[in-house]
Amino acid sequence: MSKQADTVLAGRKLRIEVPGRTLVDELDFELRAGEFLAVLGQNGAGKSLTLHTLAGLRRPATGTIELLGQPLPGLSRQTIARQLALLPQHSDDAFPATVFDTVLSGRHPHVPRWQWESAADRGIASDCLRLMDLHNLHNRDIATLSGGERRRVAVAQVLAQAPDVYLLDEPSNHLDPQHQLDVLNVFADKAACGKTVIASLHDVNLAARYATSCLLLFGDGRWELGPAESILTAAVLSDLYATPMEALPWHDRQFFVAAGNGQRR
Ligand SMILES: Nc1ncnc2c1ncn2[C@@H]1O[C@H](COP(=O)(O)OP(=O)(O)OP(=O)(O)O)[C@@H](O)[C@H]1O
Repeated sequence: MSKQADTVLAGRKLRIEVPGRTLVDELDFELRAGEFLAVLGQNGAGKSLTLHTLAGLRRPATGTIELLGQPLPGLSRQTIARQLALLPQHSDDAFPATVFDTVLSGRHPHVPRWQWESAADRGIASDCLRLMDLHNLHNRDIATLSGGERRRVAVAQVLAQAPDVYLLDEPSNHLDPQHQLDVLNVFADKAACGKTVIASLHDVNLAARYATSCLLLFGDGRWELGPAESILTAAVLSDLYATPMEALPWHDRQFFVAAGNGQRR
């Protein structure tokens, strides 16, 4: 198989802008099956806009994106939704719905037009509920959930979509330590099974633990991309977050802490 065919998601010379500011300039990357890319950067560095751009929800100022070898703008929304899922940073609930129906809606890209979800679709949704420790909340109205429960419903919905590429905007938002590990373990398993995972994370230690590679966004157009074990250093992270970061030995790896007194550099 050619190198090109192995690439699941690629960005070429991508520039991501908002009025008056270039957030990401000339971004080039190729991601293959089995990779788990963490996107790191300060608040406002452009992590969410980068994920939305890769999902085709926003056009890059320049550059191209290819999903499974096809230019993204040439693909229908349904084709994209079968191959790529976006977990947004927040879930807006415009209408009342149960936990189960919300997770089941993740199957919509796979349901033929004018048909209802099949027994197989309902079984997949039930499995995803169980995976996210939500089986006891099956019939609950999503409006009554806690922040962490609602987050796990959103994760279960994305899992039910069963794409090749998962774009996750701060998947550990609202979650207690156990559920953070549960969620990241599930996506690490997805990567191990040949899916591709891209996750923006604020916890650099979760990135160090789970990511195979990291994309660092500096918010002024600059970016760095490389293997997690070599790119995550105290010096690079101090520059990225504009605050002193220190590395402490922890088991067989390093643990990073913000070591400053809160004053800006
Ligand atoms: N439509 C817009 N007009 C002007 N600026 C915008 C617009 N949309 C987003 N921005 C700005 O672009 C920057 C990047 O936003 P983005 O949501 O990608 O940041 P982020 O890295 O995900 O931040 P956080 O860690 O806070 O979630 C922010 O400074 C934001 O205010």
